[in-house]
Amino acid sequence: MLNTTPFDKTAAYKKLKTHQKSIAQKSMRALFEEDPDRFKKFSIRFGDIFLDYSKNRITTRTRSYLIQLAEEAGLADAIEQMFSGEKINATEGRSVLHTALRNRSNSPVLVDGKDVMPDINDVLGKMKDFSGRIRSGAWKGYSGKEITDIVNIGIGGSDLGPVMVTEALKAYSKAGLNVHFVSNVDGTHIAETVKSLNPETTLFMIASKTFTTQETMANAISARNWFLEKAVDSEHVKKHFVAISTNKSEVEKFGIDPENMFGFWDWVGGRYSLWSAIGLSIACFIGYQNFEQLLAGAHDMDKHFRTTKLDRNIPVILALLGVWYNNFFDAQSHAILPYDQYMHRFAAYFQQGDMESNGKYVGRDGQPVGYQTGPVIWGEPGTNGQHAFYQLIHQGTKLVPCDFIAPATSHNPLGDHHKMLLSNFFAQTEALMNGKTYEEAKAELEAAGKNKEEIDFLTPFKVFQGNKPTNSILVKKISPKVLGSLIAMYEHKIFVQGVIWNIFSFDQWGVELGKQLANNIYPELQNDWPVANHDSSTNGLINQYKRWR
Ligand SMILES: O=P(O)(O)OC[C@H]1O[C@H](O)[C@H](O)[C@@H](O)[C@@H]1O
Repeated sequence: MLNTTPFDKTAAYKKLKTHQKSIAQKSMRALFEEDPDRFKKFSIRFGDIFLDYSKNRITTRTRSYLIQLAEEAGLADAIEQMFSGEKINATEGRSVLHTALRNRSNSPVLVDGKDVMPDINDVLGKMKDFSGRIRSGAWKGYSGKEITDIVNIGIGGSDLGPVMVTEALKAYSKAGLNVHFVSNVDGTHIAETVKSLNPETTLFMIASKTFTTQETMANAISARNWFLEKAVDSEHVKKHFVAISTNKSEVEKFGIDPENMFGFWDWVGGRYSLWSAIGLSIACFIGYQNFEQLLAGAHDMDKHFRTTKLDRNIPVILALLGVWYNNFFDAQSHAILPYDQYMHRFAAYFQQGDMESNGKYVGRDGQPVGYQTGPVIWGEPGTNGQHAFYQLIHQGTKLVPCDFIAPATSHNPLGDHHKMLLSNFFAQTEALMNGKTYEEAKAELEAAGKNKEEIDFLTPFKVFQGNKPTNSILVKKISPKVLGSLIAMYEHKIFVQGVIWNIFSFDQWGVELGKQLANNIYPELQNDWPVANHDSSTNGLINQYKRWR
């Protein structure tokens, strides 16, 4: 999967560099005026998902050069390598097969010559059975009561996916069964979570791929202590603790019954693991059938991604647009703005998904890349963002490409709320594209009866340059299936960008150094002696902490 030509040395890159100069002078307003078919040319319908990418600073020529870029990067081969289980996570020597977890066709997927589908289906069967028993009340706690509260203890990929999905699909949840998530090693997180819970009706899911993550293990021990304060007998642990992990021996060491362990495999990346047993809290919360729909939606997107021509391929188009702004317009960030309150953790989820995947400066050849890689991902749900940071998107000095996501129908059709919400969704991308000229701003002030002095002073502040690129992703409804497709869409977008930038998207060495140093410092905090072995800043801070604690 190695690129032969570095990204910035490809023929397409050179073409795009020159082409960008002509596009930079063009306004999207003019592009829309020139071409009545623009919307048609730059939009794709995929089932209940509609992508409009016409409000971008592109022409059909831009698109064809970008596609050439993907071709020169060997994208078609790279896609096949991923789906067929080649060890594309080279620095960890692993396949990357979150697509197999949702392979509803059940066609064999081989890792080291062995089909992984039977194991996947076994675990899914176990999840179905377990979630069914929790939801029906057949699974009883130590005192014979039904489970009312699930606490998932995990961090990073073992937390963010389940948090995001259970929030996004809350409308599908069962009354009387709550989910909670504890991730931070800050004792406040677990303490505040268990405060209102009853150990007799609480089930803990200890979710950790490695089962060695400091935060998760510390929280799991505190959870067990809290539980045993009331339950007393450690025999009761097996009715209230399950483990989700790839590491059986550590799970056993912790004292969780192997019967209560849900496995997954090293070819599932943490940030791609919600489709695996890590999704157990999701299956319990929304029901196994809905969990299956989530998988089905992702599988549909997988098929689209694998088989559709690049110029009609949604993840590819989104990835190429991202590359266009990141590498040719110097955009530093990318905003994900869902106009759906249930989706309020979606951007946070893809902060890990994207930034842990593509926040890398070393190319696959081991050399520093000579260009920008992954953007800073951020965002909040509309309309909250509008009243907070949209000022900068509209009138700031930074270019922020945005994805606007909205459902056509709401799970809570209350009065006119949804029409108001969607009028904002439509208006914002229109405003960002069109802007407001000096003449328009001036005419408005005149119409408002301002005097000449006021008009001369105020007009410049009321001008919107426009030409701000956005994608609009309109979906029929945020259903499990649509959400599954949307998540897979972004996963594949990230993959495509990694291929183009020639980096390894599936490792995360950048999180290790901080962990290593924290492990060195932790024992130093066990006594009151001043430390002197770090730089003066770190010494000073540690010693100040010791004086204050
Ligand atoms: O699931 P775990 O093994 O506990 O890992 C949890 C998380 O921690 C690591 O440091 C990585 O940054 C994440 O990719 C991972 O999801």
